[in-house]
Amino acid sequence: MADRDGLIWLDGEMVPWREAKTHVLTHTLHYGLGCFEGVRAYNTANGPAIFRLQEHTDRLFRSAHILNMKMPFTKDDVNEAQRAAVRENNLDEAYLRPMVFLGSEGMGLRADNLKVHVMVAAWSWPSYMSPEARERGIKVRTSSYTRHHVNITMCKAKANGNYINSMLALNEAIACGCDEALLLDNEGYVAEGSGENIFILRDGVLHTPELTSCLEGITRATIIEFARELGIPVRERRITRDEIYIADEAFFTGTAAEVLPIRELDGRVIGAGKRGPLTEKLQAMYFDAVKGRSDQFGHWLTLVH
Ligand SMILES: Cc1[nH+]cc(COP(=O)(O)O)c(CN[C@@H](CCC(=O)O)C(=O)O)c1O
Repeated sequence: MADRDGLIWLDGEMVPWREAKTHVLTHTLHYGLGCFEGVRAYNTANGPAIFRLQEHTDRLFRSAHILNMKMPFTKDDVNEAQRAAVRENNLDEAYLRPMVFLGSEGMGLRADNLKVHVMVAAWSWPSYMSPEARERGIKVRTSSYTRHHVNITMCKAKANGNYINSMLALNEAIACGCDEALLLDNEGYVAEGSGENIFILRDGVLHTPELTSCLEGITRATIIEFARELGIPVRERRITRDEIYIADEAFFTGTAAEVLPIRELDGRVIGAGKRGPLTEKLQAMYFDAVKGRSDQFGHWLTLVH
């Protein structure tokens, strides 16, 4: 990722991609206390536009607040930085990575003179998984790793260090021939994927885990809005892994993953073993919204130019 042409927004300046570096004694590099966002820009008839930019920036600031990191820029600064990162790199579609991190002014857990840095990178990242996964669905395995207890780390913060748990779970799933991991909370209830929220459909009702050990996903909120539009009830509640086995449909949601059907969990085929009809409908609504084909949700798009 480091050796490419382009520009990265770092602490208020656009710097050449290869020069956007940090010292090896950067505090966040050692202790993982930092926060970030995953945001997408899509090409629309009016040019590239960022989907739900304000919601992502709001969450970035909430994450920083939870982690007691004093943001050195305003929300408008960070919104403009994200627009600039897409625009200055001449991208029509992009994945954006804003990140807030602590500098190298001190080391040790007691360091209290650390500078808060903010960066935004944008690059082309068309598909989180193989393109055919959108239709065929993916194979998922319940992880042997447990999702964070709500008082072990802060689950409402999209914190860098939280992703050790995600990567251990995902790598284990991949090593077992699956595409993604499903993490349970410390009481054994379904939490989320390594980088996604999860929904199941059963007898015409959508169910998704309540917001305890899972991230307050923006795509999750989008799907709940779509379901409301379709008149489909949504229940946010505790879900057990075997409820997914017997679901009619199941899918992950996330900025990177978008709306990703789950065809199998732990060797149990879910529904027809492929993308279900409601998943397909919600996926189509999602792509209409992100690509500016939906007047109703046009307010969720921020043009880059
Ligand atoms: C743990 C987790 N849970 C749920 C979500 C869905 O949140 P939202 O994007 O607001 O709908 C994400 C986003 N995962 C981001 C990082 C992925 C990565 O590989 O890095 C993303 O989707 O951009 C998570 O990381």
